[in-house]
Amino acid sequence: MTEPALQIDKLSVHYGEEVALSKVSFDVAHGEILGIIGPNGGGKSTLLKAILGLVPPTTGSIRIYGQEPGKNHAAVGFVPQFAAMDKHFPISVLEVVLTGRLKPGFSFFRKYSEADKVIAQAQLERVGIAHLAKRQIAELSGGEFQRLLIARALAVEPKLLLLDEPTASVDAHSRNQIYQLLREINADMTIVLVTHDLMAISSEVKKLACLNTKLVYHGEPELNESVVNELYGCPVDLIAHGVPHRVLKAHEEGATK
Ligand SMILES: Nc1ncnc2c1ncn2[C@@H]1O[C@H](COP(=O)(O)OP(=O)(O)OP(=O)(O)O)[C@@H](O)[C@H]1O
Repeated sequence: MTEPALQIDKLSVHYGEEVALSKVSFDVAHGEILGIIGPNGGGKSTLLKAILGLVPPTTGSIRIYGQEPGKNHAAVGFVPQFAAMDKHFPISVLEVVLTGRLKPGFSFFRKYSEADKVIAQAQLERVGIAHLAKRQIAELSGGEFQRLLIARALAVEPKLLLLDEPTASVDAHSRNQIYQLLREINADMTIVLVTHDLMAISSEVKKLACLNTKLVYHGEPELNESVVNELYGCPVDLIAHGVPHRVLKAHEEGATK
């Protein structure tokens, strides 16, 4: 049997007195697309940071293809939230992707090898923006910039790709293209994405994890009313508005909108 991509066992993370995650346990199988949802402050970003080895577990453990976070740099690619990036930094598209080739401890100003350049160029082609390689990042559209962030994460040549809200800042057309791209990428690697996009959950993810400090739900991307109420603490009708049926199972009486 293939080793799980991710094994999270009784993971708790505290920031001082603040409990961000409490005894969270779940596995992600190799090749899966897992969607993580939850309310603001529910611990989604903290979970990604813990997987990346950026925040230490208070208790519990994380294994990425059997290894501790931070032990195998090449195993994990990360696509940060668009809003967290400075688009006005004077750097070209290709140069950004090349930073994905930096190993921990190497200088940002090191000379990249020819092999690095070939890999970076290939990732730009993969995400469909190779023609923009020399362009300054300030001159990209929202959708192009999001693809750039994905190309940079792919340049690590990861086995597991983590994405934090990959469609939050793009229009509907770009969003569909990004989901198509993620489906293609999923042929080669496991994907974990944090999203508020319930359309994505209904159509793209194979498993869903719902975080509200603790793990409220882990399973098929179908939620019932009590899970959503526990997760968001508000009436299900508010959440259900516009949500495809697959996400929220209908009531026995068919009362869910
Ligand atoms: N560096 C930090 N220091 C102290 N508390 C923090 C820190 N980072 C996060 N927290 C707290 O930990 C909890 C979980 O935050 P986290 O950012 O993981 O949630 P989230 O689900 O990603 O939220 P959002 O959807 O708003 O991005 C929150 O209560 C937050 O205030």
